[in-house]
Amino acid sequence: MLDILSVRGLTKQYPGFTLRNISFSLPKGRIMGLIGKNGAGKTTTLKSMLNLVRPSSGNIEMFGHNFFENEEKCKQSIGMVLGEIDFYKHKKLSSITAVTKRFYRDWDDNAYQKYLTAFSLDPEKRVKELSSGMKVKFMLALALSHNAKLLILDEPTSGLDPVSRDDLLELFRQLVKDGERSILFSTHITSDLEKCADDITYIKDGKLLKSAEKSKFIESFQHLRESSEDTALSLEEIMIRSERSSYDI
Ligand SMILES: Nc1ncnc2c1ncn2[C@@H]1O[C@H](COP(=O)(O)OP(=O)(O)OP(=O)(O)O)[C@@H](O)[C@H]1O
Repeated sequence: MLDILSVRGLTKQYPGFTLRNISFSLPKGRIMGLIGKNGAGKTTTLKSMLNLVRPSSGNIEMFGHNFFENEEKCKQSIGMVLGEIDFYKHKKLSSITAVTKRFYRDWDDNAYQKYLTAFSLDPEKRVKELSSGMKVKFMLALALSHNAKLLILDEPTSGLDPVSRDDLLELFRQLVKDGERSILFSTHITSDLEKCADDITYIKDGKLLKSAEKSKFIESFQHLRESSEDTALSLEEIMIRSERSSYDI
């Protein structure tokens, strides 16, 4: 299977925190969930692999190209949702779209209109009039309207109600169905992963704990089960027990 993204030895040093030697690959047509507790380094991983913060070292291959040497070209094929759009809060959605679409050669107005309708977004509204879930949907509509082959999303479901979250996860599955796109998204919500991830990458204290296909990932943590337990540990239990073990004395 062809990798759409390959991260090798990604390291980022902040005063007081180091993201160390992160490596994983995301094949075409798959959804990868990036998990880890608060402060583990998920956002730092996403931002430094996109050079939004400068990594200390590491190599990123995207669509078969060295990302850092072909950044502008690669970014044409990436849709990213990293954080909120609060600094434009007095602007109408239509004005943000007008600026955004100029950046992309493959902007598709029909697709954009389709997502606005599907997400019930009114382009005449201003950012400050949107709920946090609506902001995520607007960012996604922008990200999806330029034929992106790789979506990189930082906690896209965290502000959403259970119904909108489920709709969004269903949309993610549809987006990868033709095998041409891949999605990498960070989340705290393990049920998101149960529903929609093919692969899971787990970061703990700035280090890679495991990156694998979901069933292999789950299997590899079953040693955390007590001898009296006869059902497999869920992803939530795996996270809780992996983090708890750091308090072992
Ligand atoms: N600009 C920065 N300068 C210094 N330290 C930073 C900076 N950005 C993040 N950090 C530190 O890097 C560490 C990892 O933060 P990061 O935002 O990557 O975690 P996360 O896994 O995304 O957490 P959360 O789930 O809470 O969003 C934290 O200790 C944070 O304080």
